[in-house]
Amino acid sequence: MRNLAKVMYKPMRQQRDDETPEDVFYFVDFQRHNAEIASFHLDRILDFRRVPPVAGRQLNITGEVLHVTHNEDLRSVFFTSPANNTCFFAKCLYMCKTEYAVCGSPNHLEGSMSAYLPSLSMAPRVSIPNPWTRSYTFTGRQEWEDNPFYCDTVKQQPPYNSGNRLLNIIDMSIFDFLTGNMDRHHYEIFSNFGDEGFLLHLDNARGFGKHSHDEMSILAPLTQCCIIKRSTLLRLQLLAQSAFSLSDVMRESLQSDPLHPILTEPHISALDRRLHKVLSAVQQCVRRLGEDEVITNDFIKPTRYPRWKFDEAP
Ligand SMILES: Nc1ncnc2c1ncn2[C@@H]1O[C@H](COP(=O)(O)OP(=O)(O)OP(=O)(O)O)[C@@H](O)[C@H]1O
Ligand SMILES: [Mn+2]
Repeated sequence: MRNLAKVMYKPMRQQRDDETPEDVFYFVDFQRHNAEIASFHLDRILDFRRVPPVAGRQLNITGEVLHVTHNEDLRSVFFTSPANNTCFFAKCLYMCKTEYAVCGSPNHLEGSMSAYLPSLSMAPRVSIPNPWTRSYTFTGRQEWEDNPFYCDTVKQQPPYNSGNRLLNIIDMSIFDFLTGNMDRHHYEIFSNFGDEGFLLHLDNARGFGKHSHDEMSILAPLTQCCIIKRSTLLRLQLLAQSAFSLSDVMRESLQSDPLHPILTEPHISALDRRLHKVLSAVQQCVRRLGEDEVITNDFIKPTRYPRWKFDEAP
């Protein structure tokens, strides 16, 4: 880009009304550019604000990428298809052959553009395995899938034994449940704030694959730990009222994207249905353990103080 701004671009690979087929595992599912866009809007509506801004754009991949790049590696992945469309494929570990290329029509291609975070040297981040990660094999299972008391173990381990980290993981699981994203193997935090850094919700492209299915296992951190931030619960309760319904707010918010419509109606209305399932899960916990145990005030004082590296900067 002319002003040296950087974005993460994810090209369109499927139509808005294509559903993920029943036999496809979440880890080989397509990455959906519209899911990246919709997730940004949802994250903001939930008031998490942990997704860097994402907007949809039509790109001329020939004029705006191939013809202007000086990067030989990038040029080398472009080719012209038998139908005379400009296409490119990815250089990576898997799904990278020309069979998986994306093609313009003949040069135009929709995509999501995610504002790039400052470089790792300016704003260092660490990637941390999600305690509720899934197995990335056809047969594997993780401990949390079979052990209903898994959260008791997690709660004893730093950094989940103090501060807000576990509550933030639960926020993230609610966010992922609403979008149907099962692909949350890691999360990232800025390292300058020590254990109190907030979670970044990067990589939301595997959400919004199936509108008629609610994957309850994504909510495991909430249903197994039975705690939630008061602020999150209040926001969810607000969005469950008919005057402020999540689907209406999302529909209106998504209108502002240049590529709208971003989600089909069944995906938008699924959000209301899933929101009610989150609220019922909280209700069940409250019935079992009482409100004081379940609904937690935000900003629990950390037992260890964060390392405020910014204060030390010259
Ligand atoms: N907006 C962003 N700014 C800076 N870095 C980002 C941004 N979005 C993603 N990244 C970084 O790039 C990595 C890859 O992004 P992402 O996971 O969205 O793509 P992917 O195609 O799913 O890649 P992978 O197969 O590695 O998961 C992320 O783990 C993250 O570290
Ligand atoms: Mn990814």
